[in-house]
Amino acid sequence: MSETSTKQRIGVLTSGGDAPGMNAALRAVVLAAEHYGMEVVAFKHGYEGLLNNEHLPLKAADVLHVLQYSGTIIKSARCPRFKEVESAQLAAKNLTELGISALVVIGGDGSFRGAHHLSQHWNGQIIGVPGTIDNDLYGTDATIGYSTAVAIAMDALDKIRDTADAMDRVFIVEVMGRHAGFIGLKSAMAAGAERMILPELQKDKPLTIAALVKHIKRVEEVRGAGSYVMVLSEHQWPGGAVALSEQLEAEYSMPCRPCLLGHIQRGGPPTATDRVLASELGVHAIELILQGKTAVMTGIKAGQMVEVPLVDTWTKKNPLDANLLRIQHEIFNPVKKSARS
Ligand SMILES: Nc1ncnc2c1ncn2[C@@H]1O[C@H](COP(=O)(O)OP(=O)(O)O)[C@@H](O)[C@H]1O
Ligand SMILES: O=P(O)(O)OC[C@H]1O[C@](O)(COP(=O)(O)O)[C@@H](O)[C@@H]1O
Repeated sequence: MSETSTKQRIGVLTSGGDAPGMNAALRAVVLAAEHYGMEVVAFKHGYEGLLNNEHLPLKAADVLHVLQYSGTIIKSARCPRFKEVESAQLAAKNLTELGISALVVIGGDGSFRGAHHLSQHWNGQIIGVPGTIDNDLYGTDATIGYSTAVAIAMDALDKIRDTADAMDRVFIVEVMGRHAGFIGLKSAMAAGAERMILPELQKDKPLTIAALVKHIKRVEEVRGAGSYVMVLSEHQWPGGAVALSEQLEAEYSMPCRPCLLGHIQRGGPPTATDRVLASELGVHAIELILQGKTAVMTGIKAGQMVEVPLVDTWTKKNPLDANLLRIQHEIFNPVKKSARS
């Protein structure tokens, strides 16, 4: 990295949980920056790299063929100490000394809180790019990684269905999402799950074993013996899918098996949807910098690139898709009576 370069210098980092497509976003940021005559400095391990001055130049040749890999070539991390004022001040000092005028943060809501925190101590532009499998950021219809996580969960649910059907078993498949049910809802619909337990639904009607057993038995009455596959969002039952299936077996003698998908949902080749979304958002981030924008996240709404104030991304909430919920509950629910009878 030449200290005498006259090109505008952009910083980039990936922060929080890695998400499939983050590499595609990095690639887009670098290619767009070069296209517009800028150079890119990448900080390794998220905000840790900003504090430790752990950085490297990122050029087109470094990112050309990374689209097909999940993870992130510049590493990610959770960095609790970044919440301290001294950390933001140190990051600001390091950015200034490196001559960086704008920073692209690829991550989730925590990473954007971090970006906002930094903006209180640094004058440069900050642009967020939504990278999280959870899809829990306000202002964008999709986040990078969400499509892949749903596809992986759907694939697992399809496989579980084979064995569940063969042995007439109940399966509880636990999916990620932190405190949001987007992965749970979409994968449940895509795989035809009989039931889904999502954080947003739990608020009004928390799951009880009695209600679950009643539903399982009613489905059996309606359809005859067969499989029953339930999608359980993480953190929605004490002890998760394992404890819940043990309780069903012990207390109700129901053959039941748990399956925890865990971090499998963050690996493997990103879907085309995620690669293209990441590419569009990464380029948009650089174009927002050129327009002089700051403290915004780039997002997608109805197929169009949009910009959202960073603070809105975590202070406001996108609801679950009401039509998908209606269809799951009223039309695909095996024990609902016909609307016309
Ligand atoms: N309130 C905050 N102030 C400053 N930095 C924060 C704040 N919240 C999160 N961060 C930083 O962002 C990082 C990533 O946040 P985290 O919630 O772990 O992941 P994600 O960005 O995927 O939601 C944290 O480890 C921390 O460094
Ligand atoms: O990888 P970790 O640190 O165990 O965290 C697991 C969490 O990360 C996620 O996979 C992604 O969350 P973030 O994008 O907010 O980091 C969540 O779905 C899950 O709850």
